[in-house]
Amino acid sequence: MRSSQEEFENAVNRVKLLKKDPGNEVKLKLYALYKQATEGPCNMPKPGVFDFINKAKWDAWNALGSMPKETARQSYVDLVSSLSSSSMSSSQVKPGADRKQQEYENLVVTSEDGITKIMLNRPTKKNAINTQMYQEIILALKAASKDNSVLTVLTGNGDYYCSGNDLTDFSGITAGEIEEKVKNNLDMLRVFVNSFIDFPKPLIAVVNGPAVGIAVTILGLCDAVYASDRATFHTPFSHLGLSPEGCSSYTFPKIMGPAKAIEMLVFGKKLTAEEACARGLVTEVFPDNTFQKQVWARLKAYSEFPANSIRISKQVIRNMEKEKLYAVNAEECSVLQERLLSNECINAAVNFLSRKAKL
Ligand SMILES: CCCCCC/C=C/C(=O)SCCNC(=O)CCNC(=O)[C@H](O)C(C)(C)COP(=O)(O)OP(=O)(O)OC[C@H]1O[C@@H](n2cnc3c(N)ncnc32)[C@H](O)[C@@H]1OP(=O)(O)O
Repeated sequence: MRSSQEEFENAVNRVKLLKKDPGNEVKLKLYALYKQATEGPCNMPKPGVFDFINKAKWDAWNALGSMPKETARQSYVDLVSSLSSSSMSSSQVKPGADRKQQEYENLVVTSEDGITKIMLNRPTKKNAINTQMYQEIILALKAASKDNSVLTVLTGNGDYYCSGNDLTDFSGITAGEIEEKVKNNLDMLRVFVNSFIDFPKPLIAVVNGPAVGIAVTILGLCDAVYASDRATFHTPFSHLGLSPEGCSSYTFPKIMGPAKAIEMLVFGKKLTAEEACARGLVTEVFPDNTFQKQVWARLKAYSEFPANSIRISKQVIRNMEKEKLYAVNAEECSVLQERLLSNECINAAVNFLSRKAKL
């Protein structure tokens, strides 16, 4: 639920009444969310390296990128609620450690049995990812990286896993606003993808139905991908005048070889779950009628493995590639920024909006 201005102001007042010092990390988070909620994205000059306190504040605020004010307000209210209701005296907030569910507008996030589940929750829009959902996934991954779960799962609510980027995101804005909106969105996309690159624990995609666009490319950064046999994998970037993102220009050729990667990323070949599994993008395929039961039994068993060993092993396998992946992500976002402003892309979006073209 969206928080009202009144709830936000109440939360600001409640912070002053906290009995225990929440610690510097939380105070920085509160500061950043407050600034984002009241002033929007950070556009202050960066303080000098020796101005430690102001630099830490600036870093925290700047890390929120283009998060909308509304999302920042909601996150601030949630954070203050967790602090007020918590009996923790530690200086660390442990999201998910002391409660089962966190409120988001477009996600349902639950923690149970050592597993944090992040479920995309816009089933009537086939779980298309709008700006707010991107921001919420960034926040949910951040929280999951710090909670006491062993595994984190990404899945979708309803018949789709996810229909990719919300193609209506640019509707209703004027020609004069488009360049700035595209730039802000691409800054956000870079942070979004980096939060997958940086995720410290095993991240499992439970692909319950068709996946499109960025929902497919990001699978290359997940540690296991379990798919229903009803799932399909489609990256129609060329149909949309776009180019690959989610580090897929690097991960897909590595996973399946350049020719098969180009078939998907350039020529938009849609794969069945079995085909995606044969190419190494999917770990295992399950019959749809037993999918949830089988996958969750498997995950429950994995979540009982020693947590530190699992986390460290994932990091040993993944960390070697991090610098490369940051660079790939930055380059893909820069190319995509141009593509999004191209006539090819604008025409494709207009076609979608007028429902002339169904893929
Ligand atoms: C942040 C920076 C930008 C990054 C850009 C990089 C791009 C990454 C990508 O992800 S590209 C891929 C984008 N996605 C698509 O092209 C899919 C578009 N959708 C479809 O083709 C179809 O909707 C479908 C095949 C997914 C499902 O078809 P169908 O079963 O016939 O259902 P509907 O079309 O009636 O859909 C139901 C409902 O959902 C809305 N919807 C579906 N997908 C999207 C979407 N991607 N964006 C916005 N809305 C979507 C659809 O409009 C319907 O809404 P309505 O009931 O009409 O209100």
